[in-house]
Amino acid sequence: MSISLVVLQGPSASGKSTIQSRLGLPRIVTWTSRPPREGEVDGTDYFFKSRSEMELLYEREQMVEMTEYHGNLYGTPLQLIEDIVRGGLPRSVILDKAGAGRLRELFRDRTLLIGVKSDQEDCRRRLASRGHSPEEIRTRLSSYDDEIAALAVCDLILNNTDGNLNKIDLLADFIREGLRKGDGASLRSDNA
Ligand SMILES: Nc1nc2c(ncn2[C@@H]2O[C@H](COP(=O)(O)OP(=O)(O)O)[C@@H](O)[C@H]2O)c(=O)[nH]1
Ligand SMILES: Nc1ncnc2c1ncn2[C@@H]1O[C@H](COP(=O)(O)OP(=O)(O)O)[C@@H](O)[C@H]1O
Repeated sequence: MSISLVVLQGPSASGKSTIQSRLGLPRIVTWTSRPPREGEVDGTDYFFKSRSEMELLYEREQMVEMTEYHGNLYGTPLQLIEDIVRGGLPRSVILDKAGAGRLRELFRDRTLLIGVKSDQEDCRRRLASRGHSPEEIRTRLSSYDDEIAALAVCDLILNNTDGNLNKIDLLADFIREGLRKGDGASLRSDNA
């Protein structure tokens, strides 16, 4: 069975978006009720929606999954995964552990679940340079231990400490090659 969906999961600022762009697969852009950060573009980073729009879609059973993460809603509209159901190129998506679990339930062995891990201090520094307030940094890091523990179910864990991006690029090539051959499901490794 070939891989249709690559899910990236990990704590805030562990490097999920960085690795997603280095993987170079078509991305699924999910919905969120959180306000855009400086430089984020609607439709590229997320579809930025109101809470009520998201809740309405959920009530209409048009959301595959929806989760609340530190006070904001995040969700995957059904429509966005229709291409996966139809087949075609594998796609990547960034989800928290609840969303990752749900999509894995749906797509089973067609899912490659990649955990992204970084030292807490690296995450803290990156959050600060991304301009988050000390309170926001504290909130986001309050779930760090749980999010690291949740990576235990992943097929593969990438250790994205500062200065490790050259190794990440090598591993991204390796993963892409595996997906191309259609045997991504057999990739099991940890570069920690
Ligand atoms: N379940 C679910 N989680 C999502 C979705 N989109 C993003 N997330 C997760 O929401 C969390 C917060 O994302 P974000 O506010 O962009 O913060 P970041 O992780 O610091 O970049 C991350 O753990 C994402 O993986 C989604 O559609 N569904
Ligand atoms: N290996 C790394 N070394 C140095 N900086 C990194 C590394 N990985 C990510 N970053 C930086 O850390 C910040 C958070 O990364 P990002 O990919 O947005 O994390 P996430 O999507 O998990 O929140 C970004 O500014 C990014 O450029």
